[in-house]
Amino acid sequence: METIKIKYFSDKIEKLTYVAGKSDWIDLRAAEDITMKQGEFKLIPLGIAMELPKGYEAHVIPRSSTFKNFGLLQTNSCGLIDESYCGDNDQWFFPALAMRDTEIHVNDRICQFRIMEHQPQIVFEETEKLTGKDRGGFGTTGRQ
Ligand SMILES: O=c1ccn([C@H]2C[C@H](O)[C@@H](COP(=O)(O)OP(=O)(O)OP(=O)(O)O)O2)c(=O)[nH]1
Repeated sequence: METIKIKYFSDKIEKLTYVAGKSDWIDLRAAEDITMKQGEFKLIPLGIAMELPKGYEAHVIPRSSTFKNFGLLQTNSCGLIDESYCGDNDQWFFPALAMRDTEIHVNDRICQFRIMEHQPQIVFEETEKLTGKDRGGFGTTGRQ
């Protein structure tokens, strides 16, 4: 079990809950009413900031239903929240591109996150030749 310090920037959104058993990703909510025109980009405030546990980062992705419900694409495909993004004003945002005219209401669940341990430290060791077996290059295993 991990404890995470969380600050809410709005009292109009429900508090975060970890739902055991279904999916361990945690839903996040829009902290404001947002209107977007087709083709428009906005950073949607998620109304929270956190001090992540030491050695962890958070990954934010859309919910499966986000495009169907809101016509939104996440412009960075996956949001990375660094462990160092832990200050009192470090609110989380969802960078959104509207594919149609759309309205997002405060408290709508628009994305989800989980925490992940940092990868190990890496040193790159240059070589002229790799000893693994060639797979044939990008996209060579065919379609079916
Ligand atoms: O979808 C996202 C992605 C990032 N962030 C926050 C947390 C992250 O720690 C910070 C900076 O993100 P990142 O380092 O990936 O962005 P950058 O474009 O490299 O900006 P910076 O100059 O802040 O490093 O912005 C979000 O709120 N939502």
